[in-house]
Amino acid sequence: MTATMDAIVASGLKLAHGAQLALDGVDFTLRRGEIVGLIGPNGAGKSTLLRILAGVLPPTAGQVSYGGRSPRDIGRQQLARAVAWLSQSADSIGDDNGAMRARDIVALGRLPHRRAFASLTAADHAAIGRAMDEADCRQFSDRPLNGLSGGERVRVLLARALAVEAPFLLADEPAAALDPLHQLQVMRLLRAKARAGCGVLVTLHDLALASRFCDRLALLAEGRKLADGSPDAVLDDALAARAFHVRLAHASHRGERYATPWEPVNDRTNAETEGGHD
Ligand SMILES: Nc1ncnc2c1ncn2[C@@H]1O[C@H](COP(=O)(O)OP(=O)(O)OP(=O)(O)O)[C@@H](O)[C@H]1O
Repeated sequence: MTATMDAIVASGLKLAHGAQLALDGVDFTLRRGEIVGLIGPNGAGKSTLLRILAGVLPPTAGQVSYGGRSPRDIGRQQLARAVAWLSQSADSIGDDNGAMRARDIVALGRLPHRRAFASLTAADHAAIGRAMDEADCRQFSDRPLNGLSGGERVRVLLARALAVEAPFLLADEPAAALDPLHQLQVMRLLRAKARAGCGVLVTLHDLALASRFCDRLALLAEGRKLADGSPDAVLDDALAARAFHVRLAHASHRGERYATPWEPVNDRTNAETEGGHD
């Protein structure tokens, strides 16, 4: 059934926390085969949007459809098979699960494929092994999650999301706690997943990773979508100043373009560097 699920389409999403709107009328589409970077300042609504698309947070208003079907039509288990979600916080697994071995955490990614109380099949074991290799965390198999470093834990939780082998993967800041090598490995892996037909949505604060690895960027600020398009179009000077209050430096290396924050928009002390980098 998920093979026909070509896109997640959200329209008019609102999410209210009391009087405050975390999302205020957001339309968004994620298609299979693309990697989209969700960017925006702290509190913009990125995690909120991911949670709604993952089906773990119902919107206050608006709809999400999966291949044209509502979450109610699809059902909880099929939705969990179709959309894998990597939460921003390792705390989301709860204190009890923190004592579980890394391999058992990754095995949780196979739950949507299993009948209640059924044991893991050979296919489940193969998917778990593949996911742990892809996230480079097989070496932590027998260690409890709460005995791993922050970055190591993220790799285990990424493996849990990969083990679902879902047609859509939503990853909330998977690179934030990682060292440079693992940042590159994770971004290359996510791009490879997209090239293999997965729809990948990834929130990122690192604009260099976002601009280099994503096909498209969606920029949120104060619960609204300010822009949605190619990295070059979204990371333009006016939008970066409006959303992030920074000026960007744009560069390219070996034919790949990227942008990086350079200075606050009101920082006069670095005025001489403006436009001097490329
Ligand atoms: N449980 C909650 N109760 C009240 N407000 C909340 C709650 N969760 C989130 N918010 C608010 O909703 C807004 C959006 O939060 P969200 O976590 O989606 O932002 P974000 O873009 O992911 O931020 P960051 O980059 O800091 O992770 C913020 O203003 C936040 O303070």
